[in-house]
Amino acid sequence: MTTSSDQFPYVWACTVLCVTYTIIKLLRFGRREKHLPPGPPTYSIVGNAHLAVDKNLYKKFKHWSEIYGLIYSLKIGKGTMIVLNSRRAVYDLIDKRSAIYSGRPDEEQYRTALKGENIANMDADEKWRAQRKVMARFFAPAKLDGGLGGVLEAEVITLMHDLLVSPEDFSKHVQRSTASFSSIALFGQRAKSHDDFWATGVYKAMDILNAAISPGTYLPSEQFPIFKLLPKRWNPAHTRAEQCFTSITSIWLDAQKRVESRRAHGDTRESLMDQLLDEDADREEAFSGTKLANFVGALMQAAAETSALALRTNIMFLATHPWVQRRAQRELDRVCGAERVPGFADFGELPYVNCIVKEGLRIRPVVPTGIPHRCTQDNWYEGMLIPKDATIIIPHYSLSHTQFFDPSSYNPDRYLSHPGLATEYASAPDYQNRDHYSYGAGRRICAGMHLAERMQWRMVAALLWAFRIEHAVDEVTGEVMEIDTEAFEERLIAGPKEFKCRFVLRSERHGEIVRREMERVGGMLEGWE
Ligand code: HEM
Repeated sequence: MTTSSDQFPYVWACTVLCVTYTIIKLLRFGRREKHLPPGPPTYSIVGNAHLAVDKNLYKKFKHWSEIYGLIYSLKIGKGTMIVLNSRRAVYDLIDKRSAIYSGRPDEEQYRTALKGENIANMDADEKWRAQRKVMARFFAPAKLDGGLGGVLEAEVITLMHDLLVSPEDFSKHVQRSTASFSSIALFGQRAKSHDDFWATGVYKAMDILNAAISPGTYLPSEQFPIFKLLPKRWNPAHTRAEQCFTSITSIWLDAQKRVESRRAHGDTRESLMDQLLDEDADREEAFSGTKLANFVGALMQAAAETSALALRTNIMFLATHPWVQRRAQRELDRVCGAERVPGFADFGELPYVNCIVKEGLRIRPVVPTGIPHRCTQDNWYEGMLIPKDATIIIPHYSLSHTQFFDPSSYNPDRYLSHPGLATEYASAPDYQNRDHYSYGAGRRICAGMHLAERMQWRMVAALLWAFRIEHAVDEVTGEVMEIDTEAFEERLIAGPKEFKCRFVLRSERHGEIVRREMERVGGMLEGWE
């Protein structure tokens, strides 16, 4: 018979083993595993998490690639992040192995805030495929250049007219205009003014979303599972995520109801929501329940703000680079004179406008860190392990600022040998010739590129045709107000901080044409209200 004193050495040994095992596990937790790409030294438990909470993470991505190489890794607790700051690696992995590089990181905060109903965040599953297919069909270039093209062009005239009337409000006009462009295509409704539902709804949704899911606003419980023990009621970020889903869904259900009520009066239009309602799409799983409203709403969210930020970036760099404006205006004058506003049919004749659009997206990508992808199985690349579930970063800003000649200079001329739209270079195997990475890559590449490219081109062409964009002058001191081209927001989707500039009509004749055109398209636009 054994006594408790006989058992004591075993209990003691077991305890020591358990404690040692736990200590070893803890010391290893967060450390970079063997065969991963190199990266900054890791510390037990945190790994590199302390480095990743930098507001200017997009600039850090560039900095680390100068030290650790173009492909490197960061350990965030138990999670692994792989950064691909190489044109070749983006092509080899994101494009060529896209079957396993097209997932999205699986984070509880996103699951709660979006409930798998936002196309940009859902995993690459059946539902995502069904939604992308519908998008690809609807946003086919022929469609955008057909019936919708005319109304989009009328929106450009409205933007120019707004700038003529109250140029100091240019940011608001740009926001209204991109929201209106998007809501015409998506809901068949235009935003008449910047406080119209079709303009405010999307920016309200974006604010709610940013507050709920911006990095640093919630506990990283996937990387540090201990946070999952915290009761949800004590976690304000969880409450924010739940409210996010409810509030955003109610905005887009309201939008859907407005379209349904218009249709109930016999007014059907050429919009994505109209098409889906015609097809009774909600019978399919991918569009059932609240998914239909959230699908079209998510597209509004993806389209309006990105486009407004990109245009404000263009305005900022044009205001600070008058010689670029002059060059584009020489081309515009040759093709359109002062008698007509450029249209998308002039695309081939106005290559410099396309260069300007590309350079704006390159020098200051709208999503500077890129939207993370997730790799869905272990695989090897150049002797390095890319583990299953690693978060894959296509660092747009860093790629733009290391993989291009003289990267910090604003110089649209670098694109003179790229006369096509971004869609052309994104799908070509010659990866060294890709124009920029601001629309991402692989199967998750921006699904609205065709619309985005047309919107940007039309707006930049028309603005430069009608106006000189100049530095503002301080009304009190009479001094020229400088524009800080480094002053950008620190957010996932970011644009220039507020700045002032002047829109000066190039001639009275240009003004007359804008007013005349506004009268011409006014009636047609009313039909979309
Ligand atoms: C200048 C304007 C725009 C920029 C810079 C931009 C950029 C991006 C980027 C970087 C991504 C993520 C790509 C990736 O994961 O690799 C994305 C995704 C997406 N974009 Fe855009 N975008 C713009 C305009 C638009 C427009 C007008 C639409 C039209 C509806 C749109 C719809 C989408 C959608 C649906 C996704 C999610 C794709 C997916 O996850 O499968 N975007 N966009």
